Amino acid sequence: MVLASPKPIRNETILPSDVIPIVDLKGERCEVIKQIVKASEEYGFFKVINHGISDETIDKMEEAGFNFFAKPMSQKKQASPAYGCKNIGFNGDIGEVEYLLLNANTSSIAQISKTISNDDPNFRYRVSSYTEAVKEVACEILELMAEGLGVPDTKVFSSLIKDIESDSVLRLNHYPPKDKSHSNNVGFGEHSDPQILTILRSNDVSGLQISLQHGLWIPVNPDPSALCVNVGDVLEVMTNGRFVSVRHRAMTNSYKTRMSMAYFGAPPLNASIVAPPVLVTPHRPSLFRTFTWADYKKATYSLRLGDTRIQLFRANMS
Ligand SMILES: C=C1C[C@]23C[C@@]1(O)CC[C@H]2[C@@]12CC[C@H](O)[C@@](C)(C(=O)O1)[C@H]2[C@@H]3C(=O)O
Ligand SMILES: O=C(O)CCC(=O)C(=O)O
Ligand SMILES: [Fe+2]
Repeated sequence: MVLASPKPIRNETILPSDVIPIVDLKGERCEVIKQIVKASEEYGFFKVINHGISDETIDKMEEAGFNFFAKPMSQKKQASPAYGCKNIGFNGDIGEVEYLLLNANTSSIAQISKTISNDDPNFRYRVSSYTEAVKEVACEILELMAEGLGVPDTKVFSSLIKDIESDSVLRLNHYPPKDKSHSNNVGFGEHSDPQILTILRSNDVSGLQISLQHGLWIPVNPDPSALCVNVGDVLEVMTNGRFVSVRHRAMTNSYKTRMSMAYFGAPPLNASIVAPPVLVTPHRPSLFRTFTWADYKKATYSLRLGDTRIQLFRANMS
């Protein structure tokens, strides 16, 4: 069966997907660092393979997700506001998606497990194992990034998401198929992720697209054995604009259900978001003013999904 490629909306162009960098994390270290830095500067997006998370950890998490979304609506709604259907956030954004949005710390996972799985130890264990594993990968990548940028303290980014108070979240997005006659094939509309780094894994169904320029979309080929890495807004700020946060969206597939599992590595609420001194020079003065993650989160949640909230924190903005 030949799957139709996504339909361009209005004047949009869909480009071929083979430009997306794929980094082999088991490759030669200097080469890996170079590739990660280049991809983060040019795209704010790349895929990693040989990431070290076991198939079992991924498959069990995926199964827990599919089991949850297969429940009757009345049961899923008991998990609200962690569970949502079609609404994205609180400001009127909608999409052809249902989701489960969990705080990624262990006690919150235990707490929500009581509501959504009658405290099924399997559910709790699967979510914590996956979250811990994916956090490790995020930290490894952030340390390679810092090294590649010449930052002396290579843990400057990773320590924020390792912090016990880290505000990281895990989101499962479930996109039922929508046939092409359906007027809206947008599952999750265009946006950038506000946090530091997102690690996203999906099943073998296409849908994710990234945008480098307004109206030009690059589809990301699905690869269940790879992880997609998105530079988030906070990392753009903490690299003083060297890395760019990627704008992306997810389309529904005409035939198959898609499920993505996204880990958003975030700082603690009170952490100051500021670039390390080595990235701020007379030739490259600070592009952003100093703020806390709580400030950024507040701005994020007061705005629409597609808004470029990072602009509010530019150094020359009042
Ligand atoms: C419309 C919104 C949903 C969102 C919060 C926001 O006000 C703007 C950013 C959205 C986003 C995108 C990335 C993540 O999926 C998310 C959890 C996040 O941190 O920012 C969502 C927020 C959400 O769904 O609550
Ligand atoms: O489902 C996807 O591939 C994208 C989801 C996404 O961008 C998000 O959850 O922020
Ligand atoms: Fe996203």
